[in-house]
Amino acid sequence: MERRLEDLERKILVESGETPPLVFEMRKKVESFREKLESVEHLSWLGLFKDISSGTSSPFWNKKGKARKSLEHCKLVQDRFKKMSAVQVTEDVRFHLRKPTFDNWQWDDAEMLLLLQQMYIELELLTKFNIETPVLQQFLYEVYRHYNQIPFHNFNHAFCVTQMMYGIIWLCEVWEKLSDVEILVMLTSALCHDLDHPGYNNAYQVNARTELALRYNDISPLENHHCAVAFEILEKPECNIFRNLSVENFKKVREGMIRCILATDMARHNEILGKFKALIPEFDFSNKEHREQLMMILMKVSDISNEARPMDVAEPWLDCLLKEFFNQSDVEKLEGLPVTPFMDREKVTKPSSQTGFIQFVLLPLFEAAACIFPEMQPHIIQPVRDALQYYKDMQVALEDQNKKKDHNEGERNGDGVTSRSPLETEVVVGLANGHKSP
Ligand SMILES: Nc1nc2c(ncn2[C@@H]2O[C@@H]3COP(=O)(O)O[C@H]3[C@H]2O)c(=O)[nH]1
Ligand SMILES: [Zn+2]
Repeated sequence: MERRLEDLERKILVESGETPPLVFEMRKKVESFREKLESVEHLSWLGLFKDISSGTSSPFWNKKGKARKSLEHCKLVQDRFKKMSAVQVTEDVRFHLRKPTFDNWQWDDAEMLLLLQQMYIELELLTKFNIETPVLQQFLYEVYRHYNQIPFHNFNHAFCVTQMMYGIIWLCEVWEKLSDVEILVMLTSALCHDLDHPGYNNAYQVNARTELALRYNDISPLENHHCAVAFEILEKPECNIFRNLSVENFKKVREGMIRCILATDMARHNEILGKFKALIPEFDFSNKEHREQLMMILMKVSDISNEARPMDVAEPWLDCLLKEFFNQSDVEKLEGLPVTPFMDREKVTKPSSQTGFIQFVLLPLFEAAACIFPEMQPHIIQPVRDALQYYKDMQVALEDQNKKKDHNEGERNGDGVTSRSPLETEVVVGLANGHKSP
């Protein structure tokens, strides 16, 4: 419509030498119609927003722009981080930072950057690898800038994964078993492992045939992208925390980070866990391949460790995850793509999402890791078992509630035929806010 109007305008201009007022009026109307369309993008089941989005047809790039942080916001965070960075982190904070119970929700972005800096300092990575403080700060800031504003896979998640890795390193005194380079690899991989995540998972990338899926031939497109972005950041000398490493160490770090970040693709979960479990009976810390498998397992543990945290820290994370999941399944429905079942808001509740995940994914993985590091049992595995019980209780309460609702409605209808409301989540949320088993 806009293009036709432009053609018409040009024609009139050529013929009469000036644009008549009628054309201006029509242009205004088109503008206002376009604004209306853009404000109802979520109604794209009408087939509207595909028409108005210009440029590439890839949904990945179309949506990606919207999740980016503004430069203004980033600069503010950077300024605050710079101002704070001279400040000594207190002994009390340093103590808590080493624990898996650490509460990320108490800290803002600039403070988290400072805490990340503290982790590198306390593991003595600055001295061991000759990392200059301004370079570390610029690297951390660039990492921050390259996480998007999305509900779950954001900078806060990267912070938590890094902090859990840091917590495990302290809890299990990992430096006794793994080398300094390996510790540098694990901490930095944790920090970079979801860089520039668009908020839509690999299944979506492949089904929607996004730029990423095309670029990486459907093979772990997201994880390949996260890793590539990490090394793009490291290409800039002012951000390159590895710039003083020997060629040999840099090669080790790069290989290690690629291995660790690619291991976070859950499509490879059974493959990676299976290989690791086979090694457990004869696990040997002096064997390089064994250590590599262990590093991949620790990355995976850290990545999906929210339920190992205290309930009031863990539960808001589940809300964030479901928000991102539901957004993806909504978009899949709008775009006519296969809907990922565990992301469907019509089918998933908080307990249904967690009970299976904890029993079949988290506990087997965590218990395998604890065969090598038994210190994990009380501090990381027990909280996950408690969380499982909590969500099982929630499930029972939900079912009771539904039975009562069915019964009441049956009585009201007098025919026993009931219609079930999908708003189970309300009960779940009510229960969850109490943070107690019913
Ligand atoms: N149901 C559930 N899934 C999780 C939880 N934590 C992580 N995941 C999933 O595990 C995946 C790990 O890789 P991704 O970051 O791609 O996406 C993550 C989620 O799909 C959780 O607490 N509950
Ligand atoms: Zn992650």
